[in-house]
Amino acid sequence: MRLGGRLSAAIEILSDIETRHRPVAQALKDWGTSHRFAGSKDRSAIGNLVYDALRRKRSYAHRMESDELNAIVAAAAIEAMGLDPQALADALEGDKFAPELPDAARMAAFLHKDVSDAPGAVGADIPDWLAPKFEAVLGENWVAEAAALSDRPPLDLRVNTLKSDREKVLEALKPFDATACELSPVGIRIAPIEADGRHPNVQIEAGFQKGWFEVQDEGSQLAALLASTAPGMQVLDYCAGAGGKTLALSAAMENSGQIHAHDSDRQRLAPIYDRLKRAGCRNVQVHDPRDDLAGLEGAMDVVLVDAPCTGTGTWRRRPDAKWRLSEGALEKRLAEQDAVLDEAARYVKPGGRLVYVTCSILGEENRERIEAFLPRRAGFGVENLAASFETLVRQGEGTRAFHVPVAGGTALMLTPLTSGTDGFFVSTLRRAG
Ligand SMILES: C[S@@+](CC[C@H](N)C(=O)[O-])C[C@H]1O[C@@H](n2cnc3c(N)ncnc32)[C@H](O)[C@@H]1O
Repeated sequence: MRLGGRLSAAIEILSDIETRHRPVAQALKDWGTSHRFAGSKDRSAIGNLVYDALRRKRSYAHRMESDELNAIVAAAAIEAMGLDPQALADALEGDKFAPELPDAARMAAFLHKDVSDAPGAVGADIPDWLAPKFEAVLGENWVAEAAALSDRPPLDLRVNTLKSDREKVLEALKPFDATACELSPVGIRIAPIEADGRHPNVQIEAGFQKGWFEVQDEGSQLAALLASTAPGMQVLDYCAGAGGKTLALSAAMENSGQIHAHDSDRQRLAPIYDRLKRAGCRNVQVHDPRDDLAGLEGAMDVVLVDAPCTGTGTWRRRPDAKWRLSEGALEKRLAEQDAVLDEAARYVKPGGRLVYVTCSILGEENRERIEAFLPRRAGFGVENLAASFETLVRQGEGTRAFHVPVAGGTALMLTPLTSGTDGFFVSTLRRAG
């Protein structure tokens, strides 16, 4: 396909997402199925245009002075794909598959226009209703913090220390310029994709098949690390889902003690069995949602609640979600978070810890849920996680996480701009002994 065809395809897919409210991954997949002639390079170029357009559609519209999809896609081609406006106009000349784009003068003006004269939500590339919430939680740098949620993300991997070590995996992934993560001691990073490139499919690598590493954002790795599980402990992963954190906990516990993996949704839990096998985890017992967990009540050293949430911290990877999020959906998540905290708390033994994690940065889903939980359930106190972060994770200079005061303790919030990770919130609560 020539450039014109790729741009037209991106516009068609974005229109499909907008009019039929379809998730981006599904819309791209369906387009690929009905356009089998498109090669893998075409698909990755089109995918990048679609994702970049979704990430920055408000600021692009402002700078292009048009919110038409063809203007947004032209902006993505110029900025994210690094195409010069004149070269773009020339490349489309005489291409019958090319869409009609803004004229060359408009596209050239786009490059020199910024968002300094626009409302904060435009520069932040978020819906208006979320702006006050972002400002409340991120402070005076909130626009830059939010805008970093629209950057292209890196591909992060977690080394499975049950089967390998970081040096060995780095060596195996040398062709992809993999480097050690700055914060996670078991993290490896492959830089964000450039222009119309794509990330390697690391899951076909021999190392992945042998269970040496998993795909997991560095923030998610840190959340599991901050749970401070140790060999020999009894742990309940109450919202285990496909097991991303379960696997990390199992490695941190060196396959000793016991992890009970539970989720209310059998379908979400299903992939965990294969993943555990590949990773060589032998200390995990997976519980069917119908299983009675009464025997675990008051007996767990650590209960991890990786709560269902809006996922605002993962918008770099799922940019369509930010435009779909509604106040109603947020309210629903808050109710689920309260319910899941209440259910999970009863498994914590006296002196044990309840670890609350979300991949959201909204105060309502984070600090406010803990503050609402404490009066409902006497005997829990918020720990100082900032201190654990410094001892478990940080050895370098500078602030790499937000310290969030919560009821006399400190929780942590990670963001792409401050921490270089997806957005995460972690708070640990100790039950009185
Ligand atoms: C953020 S996801 C978990 C991701 C997983 N821990 C990982 O690291 O891959 C949240 C999970 O909570 C589950 N969930 C929602 N409500 C629940 C409840 N009341 N009890 C248990 N699990 C619940 C959802 O099915 C979903 O799998």
